[in-house]
Amino acid sequence: MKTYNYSELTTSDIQKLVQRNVDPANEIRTIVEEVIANVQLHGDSALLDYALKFDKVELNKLYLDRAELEEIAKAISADQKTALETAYSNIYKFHQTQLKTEDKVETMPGVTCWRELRPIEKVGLYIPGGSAVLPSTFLMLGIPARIAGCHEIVVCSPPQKNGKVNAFIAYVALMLGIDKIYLVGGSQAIAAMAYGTASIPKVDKIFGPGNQFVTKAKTIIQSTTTTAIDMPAGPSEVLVIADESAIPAYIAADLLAQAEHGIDSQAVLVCTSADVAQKAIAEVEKQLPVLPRAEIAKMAIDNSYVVITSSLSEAMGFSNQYAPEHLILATQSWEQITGSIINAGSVFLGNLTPESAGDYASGTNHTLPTSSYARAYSGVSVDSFVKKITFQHITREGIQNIGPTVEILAELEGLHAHRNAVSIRNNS
Ligand SMILES: NC(=O)c1ccc[n+]([C@@H]2O[C@H](COP(=O)([O-])OP(=O)(O)OC[C@H]3O[C@@H](n4cnc5c(N)ncnc54)[C@H](O)[C@@H]3O)[C@@H](O)[C@H]2O)c1
Ligand SMILES: N[C@H](CO)Cc1c[nH]c[nH+]1
Ligand SMILES: [Zn+2]
Repeated sequence: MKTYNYSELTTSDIQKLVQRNVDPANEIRTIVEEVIANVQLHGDSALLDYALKFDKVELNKLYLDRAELEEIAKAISADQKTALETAYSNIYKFHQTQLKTEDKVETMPGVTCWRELRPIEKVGLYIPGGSAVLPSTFLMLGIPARIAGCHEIVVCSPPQKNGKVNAFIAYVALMLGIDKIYLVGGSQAIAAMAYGTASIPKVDKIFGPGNQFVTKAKTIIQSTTTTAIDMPAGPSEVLVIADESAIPAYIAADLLAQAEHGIDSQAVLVCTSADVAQKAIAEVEKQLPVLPRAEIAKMAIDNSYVVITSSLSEAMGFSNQYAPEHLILATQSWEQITGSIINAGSVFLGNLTPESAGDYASGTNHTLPTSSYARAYSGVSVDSFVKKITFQHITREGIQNIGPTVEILAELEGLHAHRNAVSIRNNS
């Protein structure tokens, strides 16, 4: 991992370091636009062609039904079921508290305003399944969708080599009460859920992480259709802030945990101690070769780096510019610096809080903004699956109280019909 000294970096060096996955030559965009156009034009038959081209599977139908999911799920062991159920329970507990009723507010006597939640009716969940199959992502999307009360939940995931989904995905579908999974991956899945095909319904909002093709498709369809998206949640990333109190072997384990996701993942260490940083790099070299996904992790680590800073506050300044999907504070002093976090998707505090806990089972959601979108987006939550509709009610006293204000403001904007809608009530 290349090491930089923060004090020697210019503003433009820092800009370059914090930038990522920008598809400068529009290569990904060109591929994805063609896929979207084909799905729009040829619907299901394009989806079958892409399954053959990208997933190397010849499908005779595009979905698995409940009976098929039940059959596939039989392969799970008791331990695996218990682990999925524990994760389900923790994620459910954490997300359930997000469904809150808001108070009504009387802004002036007789004028009452409030908001009520309504679920988004049709949602589409994308469950990645290219280089690794992620049943945990299915839990992270399906649980808040169920808590929110969404009426129709459409699920797409790439077919595996046997033309099915794996047993864990099937089991999670049954846990969530989902009866159908469409065997469609990549940008073609996003296009199908955004435009609709003969088999796959068009949805109101698409959720879920994915590789660069998936993420690019989501950002494109967001501007070309009426389907919304949760956020750009692309290749995984982690930034670890560490000081002398950090444990190098833990730092290395956390960096590698995100690096093994994909060759385009990024793992950054920002450390106040050159000695700890050196030991962490040595640990990465020690731990990496024994990983089954060592080749992938190595490429991601080669695309990662270390920054040495003179203080935790300088480290936090860098992190806020990077806006990481995951921020780990590997320091015993974490309580002193959490207040200065401005941009991050999800934060892991102290030496005993591995990011993997949040990936699977602590309760928080692992679908998070990447590529610096944490500057403006939050991760998935129950809020992502609802609309908040405003309501108001005005009494006779209220219309008299608010009337003059509305009349003057309407007048100053030259909108006389607006003024009249109030005056007519007060003058009758
Ligand atoms: N940000 C988050 O919250 C979060 C959470 C989990 C995973 N992730 C990320 O999700 C990603 C999952 O990626 P993945 O690839 O394993 O699975 P994926 O399901 O996102 O993508 C696989 C699909 O990509 C398509 N594809 C592959 N090569 C293509 C090509 N050359 N042209 C067009 N389409 C092509 C295929 O249709 C394939 O089915 C990883 O980068 C991981 O880091 C992010
Ligand atoms: N770290 C990923 C989010 O970037 C989520 C995940 C799923 N499985 C393991 N990890
Ligand atoms: Zn992960």
